[in-house]
Amino acid sequence: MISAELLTDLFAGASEDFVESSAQARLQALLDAVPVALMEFRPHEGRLLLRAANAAARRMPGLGGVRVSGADAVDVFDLLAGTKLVEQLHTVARTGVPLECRQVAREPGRLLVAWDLSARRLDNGSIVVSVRDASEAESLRAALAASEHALQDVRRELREQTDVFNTMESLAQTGHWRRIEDPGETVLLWSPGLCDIAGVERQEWMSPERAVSGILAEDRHVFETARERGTGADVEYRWKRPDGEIRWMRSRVRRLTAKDGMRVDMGVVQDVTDERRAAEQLREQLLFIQRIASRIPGFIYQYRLHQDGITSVQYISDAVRDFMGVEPHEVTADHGVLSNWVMAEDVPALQRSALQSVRKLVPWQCEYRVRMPDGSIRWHMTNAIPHREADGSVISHGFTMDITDRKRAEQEIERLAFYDALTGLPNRRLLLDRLQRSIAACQRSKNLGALLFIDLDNFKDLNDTLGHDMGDQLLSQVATRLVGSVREADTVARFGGDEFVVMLDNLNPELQDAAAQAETVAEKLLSSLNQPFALGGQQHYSTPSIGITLFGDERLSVDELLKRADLAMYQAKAAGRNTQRFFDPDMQAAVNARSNLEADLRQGLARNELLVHYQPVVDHQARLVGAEALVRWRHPQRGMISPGDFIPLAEQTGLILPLGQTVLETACRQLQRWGQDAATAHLSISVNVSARQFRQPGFVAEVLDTLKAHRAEPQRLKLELTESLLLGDIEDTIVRMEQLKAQGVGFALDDFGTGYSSLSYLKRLPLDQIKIDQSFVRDVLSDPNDAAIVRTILALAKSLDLQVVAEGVETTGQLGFLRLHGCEGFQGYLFGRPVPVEELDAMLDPTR
Ligand SMILES: Nc1nc2c(ncn2[C@@H]2O[C@@H]3COP(=O)(O)O[C@H]4[C@@H](O)[C@H](n5cnc6c(=O)[nH]c(N)nc65)O[C@@H]4COP(=O)(O)O[C@H]3[C@H]2O)c(=O)[nH]1
Repeated sequence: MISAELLTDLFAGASEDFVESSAQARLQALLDAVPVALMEFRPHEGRLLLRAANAAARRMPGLGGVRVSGADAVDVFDLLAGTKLVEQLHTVARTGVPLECRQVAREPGRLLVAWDLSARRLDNGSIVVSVRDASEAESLRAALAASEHALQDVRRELREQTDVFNTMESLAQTGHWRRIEDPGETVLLWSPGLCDIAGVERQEWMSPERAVSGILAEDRHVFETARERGTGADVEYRWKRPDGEIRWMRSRVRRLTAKDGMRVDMGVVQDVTDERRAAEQLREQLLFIQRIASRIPGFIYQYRLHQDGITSVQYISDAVRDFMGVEPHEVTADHGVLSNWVMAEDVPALQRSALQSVRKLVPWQCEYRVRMPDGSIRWHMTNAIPHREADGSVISHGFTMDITDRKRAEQEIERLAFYDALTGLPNRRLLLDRLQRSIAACQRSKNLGALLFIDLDNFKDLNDTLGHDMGDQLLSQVATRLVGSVREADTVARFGGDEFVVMLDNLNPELQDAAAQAETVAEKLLSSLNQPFALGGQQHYSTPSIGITLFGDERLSVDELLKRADLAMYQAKAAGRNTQRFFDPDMQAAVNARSNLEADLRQGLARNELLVHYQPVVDHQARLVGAEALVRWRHPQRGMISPGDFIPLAEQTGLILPLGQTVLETACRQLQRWGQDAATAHLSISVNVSARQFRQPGFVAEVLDTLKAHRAEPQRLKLELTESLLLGDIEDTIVRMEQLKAQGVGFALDDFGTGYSSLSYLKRLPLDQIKIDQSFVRDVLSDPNDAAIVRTILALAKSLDLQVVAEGVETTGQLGFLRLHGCEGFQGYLFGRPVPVEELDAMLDPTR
């Protein structure tokens, strides 16, 4: 390597004027052989002018104007125009202080030149500048600088990430450690997070002894075992911080063994003190709840309605075992087991109210009965408050307690408050309450009700003569009889002293009918109380006076009603006691009339005032085939009374039984007579039989006996039944009909089409005939509906193979229509009204 000084000296020689030209040429050759660019500049009038340059300088790229002798240094170094190089060269020329520097010229993305440049002043005042190409070294340097830079970036990023990691660790109250065991050396590294949770100053290197010094002695084996196993399983141990505080740590350790025998243990540690405290608190709270729950008189539970609509009991306290005889785990597995013990009739309300509470998020309260394993019945009351959870399900927390004692007390209070102690009947207060409700119910249903005020006649005398004990006995027996004389739905109350009130509900909406119903009950009560009472071994007679008023037709207060019934009762007393009176005079008159009619009918029956008229029944050729027996009452004062005016009363009073029997006997007698004559032997008689008559025990035998007694042919007797019979016990009806049918008695279904015609029954009844009701026949020509009904009945009868008799045929037009549609039996004014038998016989044989 040629030093800068040597080069300068060479130049100094070459530039000496005294150097001979051959030597100069040799020198030039020598300089040209030097691989370093050399140039000599001479200061001249403030400029540096090129005096000489060797071959390397001329070849050197980037040295502009170096081939031009006398070129200005500014032009030679034009690539470095932006630098202070030329200025520095002037300084060298001026001061003689040598210059060593690197000059670099770049353009964006490209290195133009990189030179190691030196300059020295010669004795003659010139300066020699040597330039060496340093582009390779410069590229290397730049690459080095760039990689250095990149490294710094990586380091910074790493530092930042480490900071982030450390912050995270410390936020999560976690830390980690690594223990590297090289044969002969053990290194233990702790993360800042670990130092923080351990309560020690942050330090990376930790002595293995100190690392475990904080673990409580009794827990240390836990940690050591985990480290030795290195499986990553969770372990927990206590750590005592330098300040004395004890913290719970949860740790996992994993052991890695490298090939070269190096062993690395890595562990993560988490401070779980808060978590454990929370769990501990939860445990304590649960224990607290359990302790409380075991002491309260009931059981608590948590009930959830899941989003899919399924319900489950998630918690139920142990007390459920004592309260319902089921184990808590049985309930949480299937809460249906609870319902098994609830009384069946209380289950629907219980389930309905529970669901309603969780669906509508309203507090739940429900009382229900439970059948205990020993068979006893207990009352429970449950309360729960529901609230919606974040997941949409609804949770209900509730409490159930036994309220049997409370219920009993309530019942006892109610009994004392609302019932009479002596008779056990509702007292005045309860009666007023029920009456109030009944009035409201009547307004809605339009039915009527009745209030019967009953006062025992001469009770005071009994009390005074026989003593209060006897009086009490009588009152108790009266109460029993009253209760036994009315329906269960009716109320019998003791109003005070010897006064009782009977309240009847749901009577007929028609005033007259309701009055008749009330009167019937009053009569029943009278006759029941008229029976002798047994008091202290003695027979005692007591009579009541009954005042009646109806309610529901007008808005009257409870007080007003009671006043009316009371007034009516005084009227009954005034009328001689042991009787009943209505408050309303019209009603009383109607009831009286009815009673009179009943008495008259009873007498009329005894005096044979009841007659039977016969209405002809003809066939399609108007030939007489029989007659319907229709009862008439020839009243001594009122003249002939039609059955519509007394048959309903006869049915209500039971007089229909002797009446029906009279008609039957008359009809059988007539049949027997007709049977004697060939001209009339074919005639049959239809007899109306009411439902009550048909149902009475012994009816079948009675009919057969009557037929037999009068030697009448059963085949000539036809019993007319109404559709109301189908409302009762249909099986019993069929049996009775079949028994009679077996003896030849025929059956007709009367008023067909007006009642509860049921085709299925129609098929089952052993009928021979149906009678089309006169209401259809009447308008058969003017009302298309009636015409359609008649046609349908005829078609139906045909398909069931039943004879048909059309009732109420008055015109030939009606007859024509009926015949056209296949009717073959007729009855009505067109053929004859109901008449005494003599008139009918005369019709048969005008000669008679
Ligand atoms: N407008 C009009 N009416 C006609 C015509 N043809 C007959 N009638 C009347 O229609 C009724 C037919 O009797 P019912 O439907 O069994 O209806 C009977 C029957 O249900 C009942 N009844 C009559 N007698 C007895 C009886 O002895 N026992 C029972 N249980 N009920 C009877 O009383 C009801 C009424 O009997 P009556 O007043 O005799 O009325 C009879 C009869 O006189 C007519 O062309 N035009």
